[in-house]
Order: sequence, then structure tokens, then C-alpha cells
Amino acid sequence: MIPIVAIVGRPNVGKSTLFNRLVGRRKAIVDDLPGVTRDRNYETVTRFGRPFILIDTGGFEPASEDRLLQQMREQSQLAMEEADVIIFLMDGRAGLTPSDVEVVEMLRRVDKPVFFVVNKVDGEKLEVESAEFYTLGVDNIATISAEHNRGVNDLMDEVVAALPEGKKGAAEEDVTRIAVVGRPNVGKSSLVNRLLGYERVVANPTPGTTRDAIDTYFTCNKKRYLLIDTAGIRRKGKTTQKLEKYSVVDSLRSIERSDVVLIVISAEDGVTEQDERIAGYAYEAGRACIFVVNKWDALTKDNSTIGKFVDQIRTEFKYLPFAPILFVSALTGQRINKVVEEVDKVMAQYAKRVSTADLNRVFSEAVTSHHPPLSQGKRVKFYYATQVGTRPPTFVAFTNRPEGIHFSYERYLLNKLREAFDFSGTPLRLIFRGRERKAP
Ligand SMILES: Nc1nc2c(ncn2[C@@H]2O[C@H](COP(=O)(O)OP(=O)(O)OP(=O)(O)O)[C@@H](O)[C@H]2O)c(=O)[nH]1
Ligand SMILES: Nc1nc2c(ncn2[C@@H]2O[C@H](COP(=O)(O)OP(=O)(O)OP(=O)(O)O)[C@@H](O)[C@H]2O)c(=O)[nH]1
Repeated sequence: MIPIVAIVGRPNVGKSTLFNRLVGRRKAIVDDLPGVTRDRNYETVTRFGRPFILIDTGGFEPASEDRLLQQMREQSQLAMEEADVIIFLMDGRAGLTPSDVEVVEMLRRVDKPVFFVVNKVDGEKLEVESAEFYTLGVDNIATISAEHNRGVNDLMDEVVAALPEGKKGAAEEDVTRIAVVGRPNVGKSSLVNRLLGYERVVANPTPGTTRDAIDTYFTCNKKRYLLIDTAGIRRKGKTTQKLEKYSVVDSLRSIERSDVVLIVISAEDGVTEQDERIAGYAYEAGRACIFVVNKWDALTKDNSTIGKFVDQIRTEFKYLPFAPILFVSALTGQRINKVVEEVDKVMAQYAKRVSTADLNRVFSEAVTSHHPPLSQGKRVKFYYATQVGTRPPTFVAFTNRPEGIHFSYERYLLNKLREAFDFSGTPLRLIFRGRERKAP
């Protein structure tokens, strides 16, 4: 399971600055895309070869000192429950504050690696001044400047070393791993029950019910599937009423481990912001996605109901135009058999390989019928394209001007590949690489 690192600390200590530094610049394919709900608070980061999910727990409203302390307690509580490693950030310019002292007390009792870090230590002089933080009685205090990238690598070196060893199961190429994600109470467990055909997971009418996380293998038409059923489903014994936004963390973990993501939406509630956040992450993670609109039985429908839902989903999730939409009822079983059918379809595309010859034929036809726009007055030429991976299908195209290719042209090429090879249900990746033209 991919580990989680959480950054905790008062407002304005520099959590987002550190987060952005670690996440690095975003790829254009994500930035230019209209309608992707970007939740800057969660990102998958790879550092020294180790991937982890980084969470910036910040972003709450500035508030009174009482309220602040309360929020910090909640934030830290969350980090203590969800994260594998915690970075507690303090502000070397503002100095030590009473709320720092209190939160440090809390975090010292945690049985997880906690890094106590003083930020904004931009130079030697501040280094000396940060000595007051040693009065916290913590043995190890790191000083960094997130803004100037000072001490950040050393810190991350230690953070990565403290990550738990990922339990790497044997690579199981023949299993389709399905994540079922969505807000609390949309019917994820009920859907899972239906898919498995028996009451394996107990559905409960209270939102955010506590339960064990269960991964379940099942076989259907001689094919094997793994249902990753941890999504939004709380583990047993937790009593803290979590903020809804944080059930997203469970979804992210599931998505990381999956091939196909079932984004479950309640027909009663329509699309919510949290659905958008989760779907945006699934998209960025490059997973195949299927929208499952559940509780279809609970609606009074007329001829336009389906159409309206499809419109809403296509409008809210512009970046997932290829994701199929299913309307089901986990309660009555209506159209549940379509789910596995659809999973098979998108999985076939997600894992598909096309021949280099076919790929280059399609590529050169696309380029010939619609030339790439000039880049700084120069012609953009493509030499060669090749598929370098699957899950999702990933292509590299060699060109004289990799940076000069506009996003809209990239989208044009991807659409051509989609049409030509029927990649209709899967995300695709297209990478441009520079190559000098060979001398004739
Ligand atoms: N001098 C200095 N300023 C910094 C450093 N890191 C962050 N800052 C500044 O501190 C301010 C707050 O930084 P943020 O990253 O927004 O802080 P935050 O903790 O995410 O704040 P919230 O979103 O309110 O929780 C910004 O003006 C940053 O430019 C640093 O290393 N040195
Ligand atoms: N009418 C109707 N109700 C449903 C359907 N699917 C689930 N429900 C009800 O919705 C409630 C929540 O269902 P769960 O399966 O526990 O939802 P969940 O998404 O797993 O919820 P959390 O564990 O809180 O994340 C229960 O009362 C279910 O009986 C459906 O298709 N139609």
C-alpha cells in the first residue's frame, strides 16, 4: 500500500510552499486541461525512488486563537490516524507559539515517525535564532527553507527512510483490480455486496460507518478480479467524526492500487464537489474510470432524467469524456450485471498494445491531414512514435520541438489514436521527446 506523508502546522508556516516544492512543477497535460478539479492538497510524489501520497493538511480559514487550536488538534488527529509519517512544520520567523507547544505534546505521543521542522530558516543567522525551538524538548529538529530549497533534500532523505516498507504483492498481471470510490453513503458497500453476490460487507444506513477494510477476489466468466473495498469505508474502532473531505484519503489509496475505478455517485444527490475531487485524482493517476450512478431506483424518472444526468456528468467531468456511465441500483440489483461487463471493456483498452507499424501509420495520417502549428516560427516535425507502456497505454513521439507542441494539438493526436484503435474507455499518455534530425 502506498504510504502517506502529512504536513501539519499552523496557517502560514509554509505548508503549501513545502508541498509545492516537493510536488514540483505540474505537467502541462494536467494544467491546461479545463475542468479538472484540482485539489492541491493531495499529490503522489516520488522522492529518491519511493512513491508516497503527500497531504497538505492546511487551507483552513484564519480564525480566533481557540478555534485555531481546535482546528490544529483535528488536523493533527487526522494526520496521526491516516499518515505513516508526519512532518510538523513551525515558523522560524514568527518563533515558537503556544499552539506549537500544545501540538508537539500531542504528536510526541504518536507511535509513528514525526519530523519536527522549523521552516523559513533562510540563512545562517536565522539558524542561530531557531535555537529557541529546542526548548520543546524534542531531540531532533530540522531547519529548512521551503522557499529557498534549503535543507529540504536532507529532510526528505530522512522522511523517505522512515516510510514503511510497502508490502509488494507478487505482480498479478491476470487480475483486474477494481477500486470502488465515492462519498460516504452513496452505496459503495451495497454495490460491492451485489458484485460479490452475497452479504460480505454489511451496509449500514449511517454515513461514515466504521468497518474493516476488505479486499476481495472474485471470479466471473473465468476472469479474476480484486475488489479494493477500502474506499471511504471507515475502519473499525474509530470514533472521531471525520471531516468529509478526509474520506478522500481512503479513496486515493484505493485508486493508487487499482486498474479500474468505479466512481460511485448517488442519483439522489447528484454530482458533488467531493466526487469531482476524487475523479480528478483518478484521472491524474491515469486509471480507467467508470461512473456508476447508484440508487437509480430512488428517483422518479421521466424521459429526460438519464439525459440530464449524462449532461451533468459530462459537464462536471470534462476531462473524463471517455469514461462510461452506468445507472444502477445496488438495492434492487438493476443493471448490476453491466458493471463487470463494462470493467472488462475498459480493462481491455487499458491494457492494450498496438503495433508500432499501425501506430506510425495512424500518426503520420493524423499529422498529414492536420499539420501541427508552427512553434516560434519553426515547423514542428514528427519522426517516429512508439508505445512504451500499458495500464494506461503510453506513447512516446519523437519530434524536433517537444516543447513547441500545443496542448490542443496533443489532444488532437490523442483523439486520433482513440478513434483508430478504439481506446474509447481508457486514459492515454502521450510524451514528446526531442531528437535531432539525422543527417541525410
Ligand atoms: N522567508 C521565507 N518565507 C517562506 C518560506 N516558506 C514559506 N514562506 C512564506 O510564508 C507564507 C505562507 O506560506 P504558505 O506556504 O502559504 O503557508 P501555509 O502553511 O500553507 O498556510 P495555510 O495555507 O494558511 O495553512 C508565504 O508568504 C510564503 O512565501 C521560507 O522558507 N522562507
Ligand atoms: N434506494 C437505494 N438505497 C441504496 C442503494 N444502495 C445503497 N442504498 C442505501 O444507502 C445507504 C448507504 O449504503 P452503503 O452501501 O452503506 O453506502 P457506503 O457508500 O458504503 O457508505 P459509507 O460506508 O458510509 O461510506 C444504505 O441505507 C443503503 O441501503 C440503492 O441502490 N438504492
